[in-house]
Amino acid sequence: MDPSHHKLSFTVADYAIFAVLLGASLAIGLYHALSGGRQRTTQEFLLADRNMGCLPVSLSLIASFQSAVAIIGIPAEIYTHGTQYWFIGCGYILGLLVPAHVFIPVLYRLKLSSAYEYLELRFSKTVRICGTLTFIFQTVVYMGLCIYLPAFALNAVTGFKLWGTVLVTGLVCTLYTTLGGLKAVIWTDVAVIAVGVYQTGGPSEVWRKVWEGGRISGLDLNPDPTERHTFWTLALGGVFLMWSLYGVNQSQVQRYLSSRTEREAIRSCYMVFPSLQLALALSCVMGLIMFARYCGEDHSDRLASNKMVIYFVMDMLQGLPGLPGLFVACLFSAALSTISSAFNSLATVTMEDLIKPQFPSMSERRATLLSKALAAFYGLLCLAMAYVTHLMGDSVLQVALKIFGMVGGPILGLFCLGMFFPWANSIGALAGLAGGLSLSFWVGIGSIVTRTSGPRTLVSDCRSGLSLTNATISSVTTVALRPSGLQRFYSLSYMWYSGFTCFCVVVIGLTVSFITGAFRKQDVAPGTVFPLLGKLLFFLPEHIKQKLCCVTPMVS
Ligand SMILES: O=C(O)CCCC[C@@H]1SC[C@@H]2NC(=O)N[C@@H]21
Ligand code: NA
Repeated sequence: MDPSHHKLSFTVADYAIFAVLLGASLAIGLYHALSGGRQRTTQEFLLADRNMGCLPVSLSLIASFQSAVAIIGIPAEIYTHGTQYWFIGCGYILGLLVPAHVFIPVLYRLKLSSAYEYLELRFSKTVRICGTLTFIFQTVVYMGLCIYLPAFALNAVTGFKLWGTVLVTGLVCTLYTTLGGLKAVIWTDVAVIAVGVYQTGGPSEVWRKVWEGGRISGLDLNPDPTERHTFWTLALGGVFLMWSLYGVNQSQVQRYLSSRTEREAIRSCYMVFPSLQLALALSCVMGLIMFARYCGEDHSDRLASNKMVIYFVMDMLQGLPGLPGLFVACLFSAALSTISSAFNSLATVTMEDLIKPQFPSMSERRATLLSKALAAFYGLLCLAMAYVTHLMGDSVLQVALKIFGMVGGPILGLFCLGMFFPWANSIGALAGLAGGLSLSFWVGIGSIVTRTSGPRTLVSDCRSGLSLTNATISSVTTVALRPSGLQRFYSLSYMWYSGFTCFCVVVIGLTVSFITGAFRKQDVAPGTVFPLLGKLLFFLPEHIKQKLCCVTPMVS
């Protein structure tokens, strides 16, 4: 097949659709931004005056962490490693139940303006500032990734200069908010799946190829935490990842706090579940179709992990002018909704957690001006991070998950330490956070430097025998080279970073708290502790529970 046949390029219809969609959402955003002037108080502007219903809250919860990373990264993951990643869906059950019934009740009843205000109530202002700075670092890096990816995609299909597109994307992002994420996944995946199955010769042909290609992964119950993707690293490790994102991440907490009532907030958390499962399923099926379509053919140049999905979509939709433009526009709106919600939370925490406590007498007008200046500053910082993440090389999904694990895990640990362990004090919290962050950076950077976590990719041809034996051969060699000691530490699966660092923060935090004189029960601010023991021992009569757990009851 001559390469020109596969030239990826937009038709006039594609450019038109892309421009119209992007222009429309830009207009919507500008309208909101300009009319937003009426919303005087930060309470009104940032928390929608605490009057949101569960439907808009749940939609914006999904839009926050469903960006181009999932749309481009998940199919590439399935193409390269098989459907093991799909098991992360099992983590969504506990991953959303605990935020709904543990984190939301505690945080909602305290009527906070930011998630990190909790840390000052429970511990001290210093802990709050450290938590906020950690969150800012995580969000800026993640946003760099989200800005870079759609620009990279557009560059691949239009030849636009990459960094010019990144700049434009960054500028457009700071202007508006749209619901991306879910819409993007559903729209493009369904269209592409339909064409892909048709072109591969029907569902049975697709199934035969993916089955023989070894892409249907069985239930891998290997307990080894250095195995990159197993049922345990994804379903259990994924639970901690979900807690760090949907339980204590500022973007999501801000949405819970904007809900009309606590029940609405809990209901919105439940409503996220089916959408996340649908998005995950569509992306995984798309990865399988892509494998069935291309396995055996030589596309090595184009199947670099970040390009293959764009290439596949353009290839499948080439016969339908306008749809490729729609796909890239959806990619952008998926990314922009994530980026703008991250921007929004950055502005909130900077104002509420860093600036207002230092300058309590600042006028609302000055504060609004300052938050606009901050948005520009963060915009530039994210563009710089876009370049850094470009250098990280790994598949984008893996980079995003590593960032959430390395930085989100310690923050999750800080909140767990505060909510579940009344004895923890501020020194313990600070020591825990510092210890957790240094451990996660040690293992994270160690794994990049020693490249042990480089995953074994199944060979990409369709013949079952060969690929399976190759996989078997490589697993034999890996066993032979079983890493030991520090090498084993570096090869910890990145899906365990959240759980591992959260556990370390709690252990270090409690140890230091006991050494420096643990809090007595009555020292703890009311409503900042979740009566974990009380809830787990629900079957005991009240007076025994009181004596045993003697935990201050939550604010009713
Ligand atoms: O930014 C993205 O598009 C995805 C990055 C990973 C976010 C996590 S993974 C588990 C959960 N499921 C999602 O779709 N998003 C979050
Ligand atoms: Na999004």
